[in-house]
Amino acid sequence: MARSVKIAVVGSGYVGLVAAVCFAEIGHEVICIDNDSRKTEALSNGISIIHEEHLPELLAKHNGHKISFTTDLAAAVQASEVIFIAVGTPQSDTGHADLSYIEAVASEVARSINGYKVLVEKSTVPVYTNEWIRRTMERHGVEHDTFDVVSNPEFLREGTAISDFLHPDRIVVGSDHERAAELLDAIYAPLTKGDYYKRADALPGRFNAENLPPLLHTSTKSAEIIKHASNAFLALKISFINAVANLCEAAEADVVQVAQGMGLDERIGNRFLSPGIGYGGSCFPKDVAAFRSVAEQFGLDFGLLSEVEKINRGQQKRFFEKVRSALWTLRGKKLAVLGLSFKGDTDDIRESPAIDLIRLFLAEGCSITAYDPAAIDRTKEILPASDKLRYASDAYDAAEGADALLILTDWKEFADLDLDRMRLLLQFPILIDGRNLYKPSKVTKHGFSYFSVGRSVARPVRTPKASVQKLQTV
Ligand SMILES: NC(=O)C1=CN([C@@H]2O[C@H](COP(=O)(O)OP(=O)(O)OC[C@H]3O[C@@H](n4cnc5c(N)ncnc54)[C@H](O)[C@@H]3O)[C@@H](O)[C@H]2O)C=CC1
Ligand SMILES: O=C(O)[C@H]1O[C@H](OP(=O)(O)OP(=O)(O)OC[C@H]2O[C@@H](n3ccc(=O)[nH]c3=O)[C@H](O)[C@@H]2O)[C@H](O)[C@@H](O)[C@@H]1O
Repeated sequence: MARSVKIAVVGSGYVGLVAAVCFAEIGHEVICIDNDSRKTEALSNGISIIHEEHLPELLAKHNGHKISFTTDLAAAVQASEVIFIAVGTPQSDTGHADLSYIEAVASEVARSINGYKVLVEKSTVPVYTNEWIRRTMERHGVEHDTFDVVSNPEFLREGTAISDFLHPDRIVVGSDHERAAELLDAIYAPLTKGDYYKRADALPGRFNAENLPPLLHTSTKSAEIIKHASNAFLALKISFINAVANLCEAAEADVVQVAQGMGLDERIGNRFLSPGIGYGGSCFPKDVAAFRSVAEQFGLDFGLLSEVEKINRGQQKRFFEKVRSALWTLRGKKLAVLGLSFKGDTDDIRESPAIDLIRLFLAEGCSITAYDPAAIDRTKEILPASDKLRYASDAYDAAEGADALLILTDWKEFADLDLDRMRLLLQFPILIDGRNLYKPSKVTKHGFSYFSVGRSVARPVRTPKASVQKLQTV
């Protein structure tokens, strides 16, 4: 029988909150700490502060029993055996990761420590961060044998975070000390030994009592690099297919067919081969920059990553020009925008390409009516409504009287629009899809001109006048 471990999770953002709730779900006692009391109060009252599938149910199930929320880090540290650090590691002005939040937590832990503790890097951090945490602890007078630092990077995606956490492709435990590694093994045992999947209330997914997720033991430094290298590789895959998409447009080929043909090769795989308006979010942009910066610190030029970034920036610009070429001029045009979040199924707008594009269109003199199923409130905080920017109540409300309909985020509901209704609402039947959510033949059947990514412009089939006459005379 797996044992229950007393866990503190510092940071109740996307990763901290999901990790905390999932640790409670697999049987541990969790205290989740945040220095933002608005978050801890909301969470204590059972309010799920982010849009994430399964989170409200799990929060309701464990709140006040297996999980509690507080701003008191010292008390939480003293009550716990393992402290997961899940605070932000944003990009600094020069590209490298800003580790000041991590340092602040390490210092606070050092001041409160009352026995052997394992500090776990859950945040994404550059290689050698474990060493800096160790030095910070020792600088504060903590004896080296009263703590260990472990790297346990998180690979969840927003939108499927709970399911990713409970059915992980892999769990990586980077530790240079057996005692610490054993504690981490105990924490993940319900998953790696399968007890969790045997439970009737387990979240269904790819693993079950017979088929279990792998746990990989590595050195601490290797684990730190695994996380950066994984995100950089995924970003590279996206930039690669975006570059191929641009070639397909020029050569009048179809990138969806090309990606399908490439992805059937198991060595390549079919995931993360969707071209679009460039990757965004709080992680890929900053992690690619941070990884490049890590290489620089070691005197290495990881120029490949600069190309990944360059292609990504170019992809947004291309989409902007695509809209311009579809509408001839932009000043005074009314655009209906579907999607604000950086991808579907989340309310996260950090580094969202949709928001960047809206800013570009507004600067060009367009007026915009935007709709998103979850991200409008967050967007209003940085882009308040104005005479040029209105937030709509649904996709059809956004489309009313617009010169063109733009899809910027891959929400499922945007792939299933009533195109006949849309056509009647829009001023002109023009659909410019930055996420390739439709088959061109389907859209044109409904009378739309369809602009997408990596595929030729598709126009509605019109019966030429001459053939109409011919038909009438037959
Ligand atoms: N968002 C994601 O999908 C993923 C993020 N990561 C990594 O996890 C880390 C956290 O990311 P997010 O959860 O998105 O960040 P976030 O910004 O949503 O959350 C961080 C939280 O930490 C709190 N915090 C900051 N300093 C604190 C302190 N001294 N004491 C207590 N709380 C403090 C903040 O108030 C905030 O609520 C980053 O390193 C990120 O790269 C890793 C995998 C997935
Ligand atoms: O470190 C992190 O924070 C996380 O970063 C990403 O997860 P996430 O940012 O939630 O979202 P993704 O699904 O990876 O999408 C990132 C961006 O790439 C774009 N994307 C994704 C896939 C694709 O084929 N094409 C594409 O343009 C998305 O639209 C989005 O803007 C990784 O997928 C996670 O494994 C990782 O844990």
